[in-house]
Amino acid sequence: MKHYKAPAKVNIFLKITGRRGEYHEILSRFMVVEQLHDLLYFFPKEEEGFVIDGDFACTTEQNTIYKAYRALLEATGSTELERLMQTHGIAVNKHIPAFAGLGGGSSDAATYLKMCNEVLHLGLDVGELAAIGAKVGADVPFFVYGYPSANVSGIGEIVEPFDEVPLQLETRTPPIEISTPAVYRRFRESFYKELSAEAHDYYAQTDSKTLLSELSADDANDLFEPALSLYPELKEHFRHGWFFSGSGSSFFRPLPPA
Ligand SMILES: C[C@](O)(CO)[C@H](O)COP(=O)(O)OP(=O)(O)OC[C@H]1O[C@@H](n2ccc(N)nc2=O)[C@H](O)[C@@H]1O
Ligand SMILES: Nc1ncnc2c1ncn2[C@@H]1O[C@H](COP(=O)(O)OP(=O)(O)OP(=O)(O)O)[C@@H](O)[C@H]1O
Repeated sequence: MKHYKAPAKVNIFLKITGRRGEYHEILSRFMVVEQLHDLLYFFPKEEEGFVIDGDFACTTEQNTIYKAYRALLEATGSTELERLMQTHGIAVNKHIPAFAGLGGGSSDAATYLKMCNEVLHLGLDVGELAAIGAKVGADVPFFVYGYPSANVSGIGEIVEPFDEVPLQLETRTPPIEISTPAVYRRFRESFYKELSAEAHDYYAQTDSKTLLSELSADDANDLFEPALSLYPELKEHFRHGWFFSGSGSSFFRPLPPA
């Protein structure tokens, strides 16, 4: 069976621009980390029920792939989809660390949606798939569109390609499991600020290589300080010249040109 890559991402920068109920509106540059990816494929099975075969720290019902299945079924009512998942399981070779700020679960969910759309000829366009993915998680639309680099805004549902050669990136993931909701909550309680209109264009229009040469890790990611205040042990893992991805725990830096 065909294997599908679910790449990781980093947030070159992540700035808060407002609030939307319990969520926060953001302006963030997402960049794919091609060399770090999960591998997904369908496999025939006899056993009943929705089967996900992979190394996960959660139940099937909590898995973003299962949530993507439910959202796709609700959106299409496809009996072919139901039949596919009765006769086949989904295998995931996990390589993206979880709780790492690298979008592991979101990328798996997006890849699963694209696999079903292709295998079942559902005929959904990328915008329709991204809207279904947005129901699973804020990072899913970026992975559905598949741009190597993009400016992501709204709460993650607005994805605009950014025209640049993606950087070769090195990632490092300290063994600290970070709760994304907790970091956003701490930001809101103790570190709240909004990106100014004049700074908005600098971030949105400057290429990633230049931004990383001009910004500190704190300036680049509004969630870094709240994450440090919640998980002080992170500080031991920070090195000058590295940047913080998403809500963590991963750091990344651009590799020098070969
Ligand atoms: C930190 C990032 O990963 C950066 O890419 C995303 O903003 C979060 O994406 P995610 O992990 O897919 O987030 P979700 O699973 O959708 O939401 C987890 C929790 O994070 C908080 N959350 C998430 C996204 C957002 N724009 N504002 C938020 O406040 C909410 O408390 C939400 O309940
Ligand atoms: N397919 C999946 N892959 C990894 N984690 C998953 C998956 N489905 C559900 N989870 C659960 O989601 C949580 C971590 O999700 P994920 O790996 O996307 O977080 P993350 O690395 O912090 O990504 P993000 O960049 O979105 O913050 C854990 O509780 C994990 O058990």
